[in-house]
Amino acid sequence: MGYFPLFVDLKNKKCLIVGGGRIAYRKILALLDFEADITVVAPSVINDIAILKDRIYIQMEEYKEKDLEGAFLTIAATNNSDLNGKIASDCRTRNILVNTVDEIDRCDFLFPAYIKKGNISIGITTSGHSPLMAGYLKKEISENLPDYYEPLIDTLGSCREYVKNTVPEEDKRADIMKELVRIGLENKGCLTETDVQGVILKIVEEGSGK
Ligand SMILES: C[C@@]1(CC(=O)O)C2=NC(=C\c3[nH]c(c(CCC(=O)O)c3CC(=O)O)Cc3[nH]c(c(CC(=O)O)c3CCC(=O)O)/C=C3\N/C(=C\2)[C@@H](CCC(=O)O)[C@]3(C)CC(=O)O)/[C@H]1CCC(=O)O
Ligand SMILES: NC(=O)c1ccc[n+]([C@@H]2O[C@H](COP(=O)([O-])OP(=O)(O)OC[C@H]3O[C@@H](n4cnc5c(N)ncnc54)[C@H](O)[C@@H]3O)[C@@H](O)[C@H]2O)c1
Repeated sequence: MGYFPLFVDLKNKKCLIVGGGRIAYRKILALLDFEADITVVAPSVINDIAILKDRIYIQMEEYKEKDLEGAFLTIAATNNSDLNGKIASDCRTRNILVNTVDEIDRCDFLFPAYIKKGNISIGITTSGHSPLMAGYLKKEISENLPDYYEPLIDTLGSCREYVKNTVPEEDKRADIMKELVRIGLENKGCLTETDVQGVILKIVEEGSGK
């Protein structure tokens, strides 16, 4: 089996983290990167978590089933395996997605090693076989990702909006975008207004037999 890389919008969605140790902290940092609304429940938290108090809710209490109310997803990140198991089954009863940090069989989803550069998100998993290799792959991919990809993707996003609004035929829009990506890559990220207008004109006219 493998894990499907679903890209989820976490902005302002309640993510509950039970446990306040080093592993919970790593998960919090990842979720903060994607603007989640984070609640931590634990009788004690490490200082790195405590200093995030202006950005996350911290409930200094033991876990209760009631804490799951309104959660979009939950992470069972305590050092008590039985408790993590109970949190996972409480979530399953309530149809809440759960990640359990000490038992892959009790995870609905895994945390990836990820690269986030502007609108680019790359997630890597080894399906639990070697988290260290996932981190190694992340480093390798990141080092080989040209810096101009990020701004080029932003430019292509604006061009795409423009093309969607001005060219009615879907097949032509796809041909135009293909050509813009080709030029953008060839020119190492540089794509001018003249390039865009030139490509649109050429492809629209080709189809009309001019
Ligand atoms: C990717 C990353 C994301 C993150 O944590 O945010 C992540 N683990 C990372 C690091 C890491 N984790 C561990 C080590 C020590 C070395 C080692 O064990 O290899 C290191 C290395 C380090 O700390 O540097 C130990 C470990 N991990 C898990 C268990 C429990 C178990 O296996 O049962 C144990 C205790 C094992 C034991 O008891 O010995 C379980 C999981 N860890 C996952 C994710 C999920 C599968 C991901 C995948 O394989 O694709 C999964 C299944 C669940 C989950 O946590 O979502 C992050 C790298 C981020 C980066 O580099 O960017
Ligand atoms: N998934 C991973 O990447 C990964 C990596 C290494 C270790 N682990 C696993 O993660 C577990 C947690 O590691 P850690 O270093 O963060 O542990 P830790 O001991 O530093 O922290 C445990 C936290 O759980 C909290 N806790 C205990 N009982 C609780 C309760 N009843 N309700 C709420 N919170 C409670 C504690 O207050 C503490 O904040 C380890 O036991 C290990 O099995 C996972």
